[in-house]
Amino acid sequence: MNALATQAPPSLPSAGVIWTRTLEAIRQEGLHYALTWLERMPPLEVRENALVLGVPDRFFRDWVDDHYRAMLETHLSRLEPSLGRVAYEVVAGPPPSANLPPAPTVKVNSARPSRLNARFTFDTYVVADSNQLPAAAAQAVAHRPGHNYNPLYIYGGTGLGKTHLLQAVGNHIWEKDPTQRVVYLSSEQFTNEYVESVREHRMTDFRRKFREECDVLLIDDIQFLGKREETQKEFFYTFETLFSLNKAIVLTSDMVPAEVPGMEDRLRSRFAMGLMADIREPSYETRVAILQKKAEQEGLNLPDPVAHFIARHVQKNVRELEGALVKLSAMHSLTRQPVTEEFAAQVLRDILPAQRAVDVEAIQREVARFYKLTVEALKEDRRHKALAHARQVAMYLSRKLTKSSFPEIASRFNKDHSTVISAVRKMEGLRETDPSVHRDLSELETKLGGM
Ligand SMILES: Nc1ncnc2c1ncn2[C@@H]1O[C@H](COP(=O)(O)OP(=O)(O)OP(=O)(O)O)[C@@H](O)[C@H]1O
Repeated sequence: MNALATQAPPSLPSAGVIWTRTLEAIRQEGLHYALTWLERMPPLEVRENALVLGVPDRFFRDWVDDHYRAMLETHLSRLEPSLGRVAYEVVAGPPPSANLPPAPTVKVNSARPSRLNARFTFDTYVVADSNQLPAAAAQAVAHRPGHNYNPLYIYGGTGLGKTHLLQAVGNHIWEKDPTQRVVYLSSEQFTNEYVESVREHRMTDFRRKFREECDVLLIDDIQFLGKREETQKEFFYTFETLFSLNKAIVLTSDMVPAEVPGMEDRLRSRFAMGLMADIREPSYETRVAILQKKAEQEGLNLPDPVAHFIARHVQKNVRELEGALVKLSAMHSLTRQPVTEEFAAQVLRDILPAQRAVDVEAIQREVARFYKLTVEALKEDRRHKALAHARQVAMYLSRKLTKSSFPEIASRFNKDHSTVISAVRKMEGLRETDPSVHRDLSELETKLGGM
């Protein structure tokens, strides 16, 4: 390598030395394809905080600048913190070798990138309190890949929508610009491809696929990389290369990086470098909203009370909610029976959690706790407004959740049965018209585990 003119400040090594070290670092990462371009640029000088490199023409300069500037500048500033930039000068010299690989033509991928499911889009994703941050961050990445939140690390429990969001990023980017090379796979698939490439001596192809022919890397379930030392090493260099080229990286996992067993520290710290966002379990309201949106997509008319019924009973994750809805929809189209709470209870009995037997005493205890009263106060003859409301709630729930008759319930509250009948009617009305009453009743029903 020829240093044509080198005027580094005294504290800096010469342009030639700096360039040789930079190329060496790139070589160690296995980026041989990049080197075939970079090695044709002589180091000219160090000017201010830039290393000036010679290029044969403007086309060459633009190609290198587009593809390798970010990576070069990362390496440079790592080797010489005072040097953060590269600059170019067109110099007369031997024409680039005939062996120089042609600038790859950018292919338009008319087919959706492999493994991406067209169903997983932002349009079909319900955003709510439990997933607001990851959803907003994923949208930001999809709009400006590589510039916003890089890497984005989405974590959370099973069936909560991590894969959906990850694929929505890929689908959005590809739909907007099919020249973008989106690579989506799980960390297990990454491991398998790596192992196969090593076995079949195809590492150059492997590296080209993940480092050079990839604009957006989406890896699902990154936690499985934890126990794969060799694959982790390869992934680290893949990550470094893409990151330095400002390529977008989005990862999902069921735990935070610090908790992934066997994950190297350098990877953990890189995962935490961008934005980490968790998806939590959906709240009651979110479960209802998801059910309603999914029913709409399925063309199923889902009455509100049935959506609330399912949301009360299926609490763990969205996958189970979806399973319940699919089953309900299938049975409805087979039997043509109206979709009511009773129909849902019957169709879903094997997937709903076993019902606890609820009796009037249990309801009185739960309602008293909910309104911070004593059970005795519920049974007293006082007409204080808050007390009367709590008592009516307890009577309504007793009628709804137990098989007790009006007189039986009345006797447990030391009242007559017409008081219970009017309390039940009043609550039925309020449940329809007053959202706060509706919320309280649903919460109490969930706590009581009743139908
Ligand atoms: N907020 C949401 N809006 C709409 N659908 C959702 C939402 N969250 C999850 N889903 C749906 O729930 C199902 C499970 O989601 P997904 O496969 O993305 O979960 P996951 O978190 O990746 O789970 P795992 O860790 O088990 O792979 C999918 O069909 C997905 O479409």
